[in-house]
Amino acid sequence: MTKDDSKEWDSLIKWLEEKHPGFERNLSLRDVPGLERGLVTSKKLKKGDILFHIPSSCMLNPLTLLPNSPIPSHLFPQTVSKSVPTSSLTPVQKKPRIGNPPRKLDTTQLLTLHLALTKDPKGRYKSDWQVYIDSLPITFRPWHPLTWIVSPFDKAQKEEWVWWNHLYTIGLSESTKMKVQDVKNRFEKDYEVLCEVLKEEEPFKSQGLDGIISKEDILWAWLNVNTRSISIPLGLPGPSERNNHTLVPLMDFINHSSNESLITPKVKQLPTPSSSRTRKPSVTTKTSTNGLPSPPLPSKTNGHTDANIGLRNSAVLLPNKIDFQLSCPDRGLDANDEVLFEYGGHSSSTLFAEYGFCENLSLVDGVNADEQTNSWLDMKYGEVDLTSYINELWDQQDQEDKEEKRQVLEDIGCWGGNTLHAQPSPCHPSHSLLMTIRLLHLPTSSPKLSNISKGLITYISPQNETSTLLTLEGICKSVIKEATKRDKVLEKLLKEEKNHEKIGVIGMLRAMRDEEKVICGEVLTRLEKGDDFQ
Ligand SMILES: C[S@@+](CC[C@H](N)C(=O)[O-])C[C@H]1O[C@@H](n2cnc3c(N)ncnc32)[C@H](O)[C@@H]1O
Repeated sequence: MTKDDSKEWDSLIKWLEEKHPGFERNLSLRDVPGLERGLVTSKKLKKGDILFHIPSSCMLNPLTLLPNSPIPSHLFPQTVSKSVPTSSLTPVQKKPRIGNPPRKLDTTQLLTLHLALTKDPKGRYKSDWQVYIDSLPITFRPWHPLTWIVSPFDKAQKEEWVWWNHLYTIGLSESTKMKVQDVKNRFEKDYEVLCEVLKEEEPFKSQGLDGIISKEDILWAWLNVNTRSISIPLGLPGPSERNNHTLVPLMDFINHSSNESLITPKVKQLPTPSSSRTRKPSVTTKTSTNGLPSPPLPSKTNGHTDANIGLRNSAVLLPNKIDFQLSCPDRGLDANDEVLFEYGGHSSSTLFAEYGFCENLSLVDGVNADEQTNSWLDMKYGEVDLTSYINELWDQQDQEDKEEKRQVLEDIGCWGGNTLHAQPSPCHPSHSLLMTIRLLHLPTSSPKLSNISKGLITYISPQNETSTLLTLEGICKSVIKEATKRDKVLEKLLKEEKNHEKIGVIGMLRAMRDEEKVICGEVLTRLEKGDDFQ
């Protein structure tokens, strides 16, 4: 962030205190130049003390937006449950697209549109959440990797963008590039839908908003939604990761950590007190097997944060009537301790592609090589994704063979998980990766495929196992070789660089290179020792 954020923060707190009964906090903004903006405790706190209480009324999602939104209500995603209160059901109005089903936006698209509309230069779309919106990052250029592959419209920004685009080409592993491309595909699809909405739906059509709200506005809005929203059951139909999430003022100032000794909150979802409306399980929202409300979504959530929330209430909470409360962990907290939570079980490359940062740092002063290596081996979600290497092997297979084997891998839930993991220690290939390489070495139409697909066998033959481990060894060596090559280029770039932001990002890319080298190096050592990878 490039501005002093204290003014926006003060306005946000005032807005929450004045307009949202129930709001409470013992947290303050940490806005120190050179440090990531985050939340710290305002005073010493003991076990169970409230860090903050966020009322549902201030959250930004389709249910809270609907009553007063200038966005036509027929575009809102619809709740499925009949027992959700009528006030939160989307009244289905006119169906503007003759011959086509009525257009509906999902939550990601709707929130993106809501934020982007606030960029209308004529100010026709002032939001009830404007104070909150003013506290959001003003731009994601240049630090978010999605912006490295979406060219800016503004000519003045183009020259600078070329540097970042080049960094994308030379500085990222193929698997990280695949993840950033995946983010880009999601963005471009949503962008296309929103362009159609601005072009074809009233009142946007008459106002010519299609030519006024720029791609840059939509990119800014989309990245805010994708890096800051929290998964929460809203009672909206699937796909849940596209629909059941919300922007939560203040909570979205919390940074991520996967280090359990640093993770702060005990997060609770509570019924909004003024309504005190909870329901008996079974009638309303999707319930999990224990009768509790569905917890926030599993970790890979298209960029939405899973706040690792433990639910404590025995009754099912109404969507739109769920407050968030964070309380102090058992160990207590000193004044000015940073509050952190885990965004989900994400690897470094996923965190980087989705959120634009990497947790562990490379080349930290005062940290020796062994400590550096161990810091990667201890990472809860330390991972190397080998998909790009495995894809090359698939490309060498005959199409029919490939399809048959893919089906078998899907049957046993092993399609696509081509990863090495640091934890649980020692470093190891995932079962999916081993099964994939085993099948790649299986002759076409092998009679063994049927038993593998039924889950009856996993080990194929000594010969197949030897080939599998040799392939794994070859891939690990290639990863290390490519990471070393990439690093030479990054090192050269670093020597020439004076800009702090660029130096910081190059540091992250070098950190991800270290992770690849350390994890692949450990797997190679284990292969040389003849360790068993069952
Ligand atoms: C939900 S916001 C957290 C608040 C954010 N720092 C801000 O200034 O508003 C998520 C963003 O915070 C940053 N972030 C979160 N955790 C981080 C970490 N451990 N290290 C560096 N940046 C982090 C990333 O830029 C990410 O996209």
